[in-house]
Amino acid sequence: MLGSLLTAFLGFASLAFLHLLLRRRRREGEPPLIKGWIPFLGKALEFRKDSYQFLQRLQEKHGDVFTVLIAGKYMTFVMNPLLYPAVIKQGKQLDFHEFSDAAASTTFGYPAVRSGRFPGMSERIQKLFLLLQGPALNSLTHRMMGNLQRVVRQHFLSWGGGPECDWRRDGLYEFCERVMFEATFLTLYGHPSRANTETKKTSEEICWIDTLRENFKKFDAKFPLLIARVPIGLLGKTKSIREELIRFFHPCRMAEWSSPSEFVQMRTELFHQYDTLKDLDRAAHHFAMLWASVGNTIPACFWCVYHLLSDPQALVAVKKEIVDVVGEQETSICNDDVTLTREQLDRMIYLESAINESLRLSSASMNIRVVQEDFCLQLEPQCSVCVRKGDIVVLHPQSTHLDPDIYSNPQQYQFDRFVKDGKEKTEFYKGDQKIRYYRMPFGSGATMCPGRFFAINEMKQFVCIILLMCDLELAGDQQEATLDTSRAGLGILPPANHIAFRYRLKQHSTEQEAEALLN
Ligand code: HEM
Repeated sequence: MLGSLLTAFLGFASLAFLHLLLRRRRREGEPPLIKGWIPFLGKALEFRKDSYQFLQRLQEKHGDVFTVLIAGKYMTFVMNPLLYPAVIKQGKQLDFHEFSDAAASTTFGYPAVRSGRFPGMSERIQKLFLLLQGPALNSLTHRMMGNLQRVVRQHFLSWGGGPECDWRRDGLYEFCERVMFEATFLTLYGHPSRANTETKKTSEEICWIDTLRENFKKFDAKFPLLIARVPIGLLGKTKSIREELIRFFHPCRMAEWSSPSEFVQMRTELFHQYDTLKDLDRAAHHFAMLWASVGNTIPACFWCVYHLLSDPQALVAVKKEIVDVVGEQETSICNDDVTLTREQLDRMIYLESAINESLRLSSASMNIRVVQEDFCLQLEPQCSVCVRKGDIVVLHPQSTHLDPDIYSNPQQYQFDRFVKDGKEKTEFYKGDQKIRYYRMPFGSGATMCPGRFFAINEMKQFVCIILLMCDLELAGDQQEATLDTSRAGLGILPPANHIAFRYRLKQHSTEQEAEALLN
């Protein structure tokens, strides 16, 4: 007991000392530097607990731009969306990849792409992101549609075939996680053959996807600490779990997988062209992409469905839109696959608005940019702030998403907030000034999430499939879902509490359909 108190004291004392060492004199033109009574540790803990509230308080006290020394880094926060364009257009001096490359390589365990050992690789990786968009998205959408239906059907089968129209109970998050994890994996990486996906040879068949998902969840639980550069060796079994996840994507195994997406095929070919990458480094890149593709989409699907099920008016409107687009005759999807084209998905304006509204309420990502040289950032004609090389400039979209000047009743879910006159609403104002960046769950500028179109399509497809196939209800007598703010800064926040729901095959399914499904 005494020992741990002493360790805690020494730890705190050394952090406070480090903070004093790092503190620097303010120069002319630099934003106010926030100092506190317990400067380093106190601020870092407060920030981690609820960064939104913490930053709101600082904004009220110090204005729209201020600098905080967090975890040894000077971070300048720009809190007013009217100032965002001035930051976003400085893509060269305020760089995303210096931060993302360093953070991703330590988190996922591959050598930094921009370390000089892989000439041209960073640019070529960026180019391949185009295979998540444009014409390539048609094929991804088609594959995802088939996989979603297969996975949901399989899900019904896995219950052991009780009466087909019985209600089944589950956690809503767990349901979204199981379906989206598997369907997204199959869509991007293809089908691993059975022989090389069983982790151990046992008499019972081990379901590779369950093992992969369980390991992924354990790794993801430590993700905030890894991104904060806590050494993986201090995080219990995380290192061996990460090794197992990486080994899953070993090139020898992946060579056996059938029909990977063009995106994954081209990445595999690209990594092969670099001898300086070891096989396990290549595998770690594939694992990182798995995280990018499901880490945010799963919680986003949860919030979208949760809000729809909590709001009867929204549910009716969205269901009606889906049936109008898909066509009544095609809603019996237990037998045949429904095809939904990109063009049809684009017509679902209310569903898109409902998704965007869920993202507005649950997104807590920060846009982090590393300053490449000392310079003064011109924010407004009369206002510039000076920053130094190596500092970080941060945009905080959550403050915009919850700003009552932009969104009336910002904490309230309003499924049609982004619809006007039957079209997507794109005009939002702060006071009397129109704002360009009013919704930023996918980041900003040239480095905006390259998977955003795929992600929105996936979410639409997920909602369409489950609403067409199932009746769903939230369990009564439970607390409303709240956000788990401990992951603030990293993307879409998961729920903090368990949410129970029940579902069954749609009642209007004919007996033959149910039979076909279960046979
Ligand atoms: C709701 C789902 C998603 C959200 C909210 C989301 C959000 C983000 C954000 C905020 C960034 C950082 C951008 C910046 O700071 O400017 C990002 C980057 C990225 N996202 Fe997503 N994302 C989602 C889904 C996806 C999917 C489905 C994929 C791939 C299939 C993907 C692949 C990536 C990649 C590869 C990057 C790094 C880009 C780079 O290095 O330039 N994301 N995402």
